[in-house]
Amino acid sequence: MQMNKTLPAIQINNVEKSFSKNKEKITVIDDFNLDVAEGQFVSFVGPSGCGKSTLLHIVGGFIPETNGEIQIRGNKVTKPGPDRGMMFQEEALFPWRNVYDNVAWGLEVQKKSKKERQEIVERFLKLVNLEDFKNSMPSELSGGMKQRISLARVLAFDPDVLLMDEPFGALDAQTRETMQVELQRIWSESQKSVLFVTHDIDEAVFLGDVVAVFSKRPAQIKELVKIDLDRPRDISIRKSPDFVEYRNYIWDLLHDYSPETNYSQLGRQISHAK
Ligand SMILES: Nc1ncnc2c1ncn2[C@@H]1O[C@H](COP(=O)(O)OP(=O)(O)OP(=O)(O)O)[C@@H](O)[C@H]1O
Repeated sequence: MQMNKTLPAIQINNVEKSFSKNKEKITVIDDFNLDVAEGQFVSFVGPSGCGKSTLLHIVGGFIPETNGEIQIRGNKVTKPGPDRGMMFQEEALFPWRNVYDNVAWGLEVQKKSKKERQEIVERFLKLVNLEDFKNSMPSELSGGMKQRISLARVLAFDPDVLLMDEPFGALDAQTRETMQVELQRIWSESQKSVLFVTHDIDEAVFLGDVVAVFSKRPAQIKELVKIDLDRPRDISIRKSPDFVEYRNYIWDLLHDYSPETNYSQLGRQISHAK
């Protein structure tokens, strides 16, 4: 697809999502606006059940919005497409395929030649540091390794946008830190635009160019906090005064909700917490 540098990679315009339950309308997302620049990494944090996953699924084209629209590089989202790659908390590898064949799966669907598949799979297995495990079965791998394979598989599709829904949520704390560092490296090499949902403020700050703090349901953006920390970021950055200040600032935002405030236009204004 042609890249248009003047357009945001992702535009979320006045999106509403409502479900009906027992004939009652429940609005989960209301008049939601956000622009994401090419190559930008945006972390989503917010109260549980506020609509973060629902929004990611709408951007992915898996469920329709009730009102408003989403554009990826100027093209309206109506269904899932190869321009968007999605990754979830629970890795979804095929247990009967080895690592190589799991990563190759999407390329087979895209009808790439055997030679092309081999070149792409080997490149991405190398990127996630698992080239020595290409013949292993998923059952032989740790949780962190499985998520690295999932990431390699999504990247092999070469989507413009990565949608990540708590991808490290099921990992132990140490593996999670390693994955964050690896994701930062991989993202900086691939320069994809990323929407990353997490419950972990540290993770959101460590990875994000911007942290989007969601309001309570119905979701709107309460504040877009720009994270001005140099890259690449080392895990020890968590101890730095600047990092701690960002963490505390976002923690306060997450614990201070005045009822019935309309934040609908704040998704277009970046705030500099520092
Ligand atoms: N298909 C559906 N029908 C009815 N309600 C739904 C449906 N899908 C989601 N919801 C409701 O929408 C709200 C938002 O859910 P969502 O999973 O998007 O929140 P979240 O912010 O990702 O939550 P968490 O942080 O706990 O993962 C919840 O109250 C949920 O019950």
